Amino acid sequence: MNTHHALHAFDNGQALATALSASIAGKLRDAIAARGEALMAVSGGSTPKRLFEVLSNETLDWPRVTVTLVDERWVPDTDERSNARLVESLLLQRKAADAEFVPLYTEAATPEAGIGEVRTRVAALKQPFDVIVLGMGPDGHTASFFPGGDRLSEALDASNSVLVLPMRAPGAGEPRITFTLPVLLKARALYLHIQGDDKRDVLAAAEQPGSALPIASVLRADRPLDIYWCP
Ligand SMILES: O=C1O[C@H](COP(=O)(O)O)[C@@H](O)[C@H](O)[C@H]1O
Repeated sequence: MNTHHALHAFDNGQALATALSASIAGKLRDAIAARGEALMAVSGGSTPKRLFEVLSNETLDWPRVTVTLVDERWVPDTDERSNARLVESLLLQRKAADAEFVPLYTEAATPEAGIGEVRTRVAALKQPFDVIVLGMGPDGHTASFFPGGDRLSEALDASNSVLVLPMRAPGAGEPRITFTLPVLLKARALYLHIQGDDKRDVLAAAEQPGSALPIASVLRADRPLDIYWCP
């Protein structure tokens, strides 16, 4: 394992969510104390559900927190596949109801058509992110860096100054929009949240030298990464 990484292993999802939520809340409080505001990007999919519920009950100055997504499926938030829908229904509730949310979806027909508006939105965010929480799919994708993605090399290019890109891939389900790797790697605090023995095995494969799995680009980076895992 990369010496910059810390692996936090838990017996179950509730214990993981409690610990990860406390760590994230601490980083958000630190950001508010230092700069008067905090900026966080979270992942979608199925893994963060319990985390979002716990995090939404953390006591902090939520109106000073801006939340966006690491990546989005190009569907409206009425669609069950929408990552925004997940965040709105589970995270932006309870104590976190007054956090500001910046969605990555527009009503344009495709992410390629909507990318201009999304770029304007995300350029207005005061970066770097204070907190980024990544997930990982069983195919080794993180954010919307999918194996075989049409703009994967652009998204992973360390010298790319573009903040967000459209992405299409055979395994992606629908067209996507994603923050690029350089943005993720500049975050003040970067977490990887995964659950299941299968994903631990994918992670181990990605840690092998020369791995082409997209998550390997994050693992190889010369920066701290906190990995939260449970069976
Ligand atoms: O499609 C996506 O999948 C990944 C992983 O999701 P999970 O359901 O396996 O937890 C997620 O990190 C990403 O944000 C999402 O768009």
